[in-house]
Amino acid sequence: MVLASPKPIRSSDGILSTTVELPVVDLNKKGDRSVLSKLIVKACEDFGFFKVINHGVNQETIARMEEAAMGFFGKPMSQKKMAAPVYGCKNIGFNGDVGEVEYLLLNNNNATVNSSSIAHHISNDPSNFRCIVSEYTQEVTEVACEILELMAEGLGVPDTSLFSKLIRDSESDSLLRLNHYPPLPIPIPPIHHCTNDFDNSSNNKVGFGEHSDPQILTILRSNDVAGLQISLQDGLWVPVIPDPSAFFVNVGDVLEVMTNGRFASVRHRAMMTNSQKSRMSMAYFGAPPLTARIVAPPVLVTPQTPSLFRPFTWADYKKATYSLRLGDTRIDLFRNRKDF
Ligand SMILES: C=C1C[C@]23C[C@@]1(O)CC[C@H]2[C@@]12CC[C@H](O)[C@@](C)(C(=O)O1)[C@H]2[C@@H]3C(=O)O
Ligand SMILES: O=C(O)CCC(=O)C(=O)O
Ligand SMILES: [Fe+2]
Repeated sequence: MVLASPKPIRSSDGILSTTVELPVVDLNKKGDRSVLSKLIVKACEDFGFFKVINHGVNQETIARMEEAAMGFFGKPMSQKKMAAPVYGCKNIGFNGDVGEVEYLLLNNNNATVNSSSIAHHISNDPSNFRCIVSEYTQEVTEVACEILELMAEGLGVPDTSLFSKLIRDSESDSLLRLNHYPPLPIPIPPIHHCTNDFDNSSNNKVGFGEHSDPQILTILRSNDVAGLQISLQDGLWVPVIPDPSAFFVNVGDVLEVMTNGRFASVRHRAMMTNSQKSRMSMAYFGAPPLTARIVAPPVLVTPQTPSLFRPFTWADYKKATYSLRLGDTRIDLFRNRKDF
């Protein structure tokens, strides 16, 4: 893992971003497992984010999922709207957040896709669509569990399945989100302006605004169109170079709590830049069952590192999440008072 020092860059819209070499984890590397687990722990402490190569998920499974999603997003708007509330366009959540994105938000247990009234608005072949979603989520869940077990090992947590068993649980509240960002119209340069003066800031739109993911772990795969950015602790934005053959993994709020703040739940966003091609991302959010109690294991709570958060259930956290805006730092609601 190579971590270069950040070099701030000011873009045409005045936003500071930076180039940093982000951590890369090779899951297929034969060798000392403890080296791999330490690498993952370091990436989660430094960034809450890393790229996974050789993840083992069949590229055909990924291609089938992408094709099925594109098949849906290619339908006329009047038809897509019939798949609401699983389908959403521009509105994110229920509290006024908007972005240049349309999406399908599917429950892990397939309750929504299984409901035939919605499924036949998603695909002409609902049972095939169900199969594709289930195959993709099963394979990605396995990768997420492997990563969560490596994390537990690297942290010295005695029960190495402490995190993974939450998302393996049949009652897990995990989600699959298929995001489609249509291409931005090519800007027409204003007359009388030389090309160098041309300000393309209006062509940099927010696809999916800044936020952290509330769950345990997110496994994100996108096509080859750029857009994902992560925020460093000092507020600088790092563009993530797309790699369709890889997964991008980010720590969610629940994992920050369960590691007693050792891992950072990374803030990220998707920006739409000049592209003639649309961007597609598929985000798997590994979540616990609603009744699961979210608390750090004793090994991570010591007199030197006292408990930062009070215990709560995933249902409590989800309720708080949905009562707030996308960019709100909901984790603070559960912080022990002395830490403010
Ligand atoms: C504005 C909102 C959308 C969101 C629920 C929330 O009230 C705040 C968190 C949002 C988020 C971000 C990560 C995931 O995409 C998501 C599914 C989640 O669990 O939390 C979304 C929620 C959503 O779109 O429903
Ligand atoms: O599209 C992306 O790359 C990011 C999407 C995202 O952050 C989300 O769906 O929560
Ligand atoms: Fe996200």
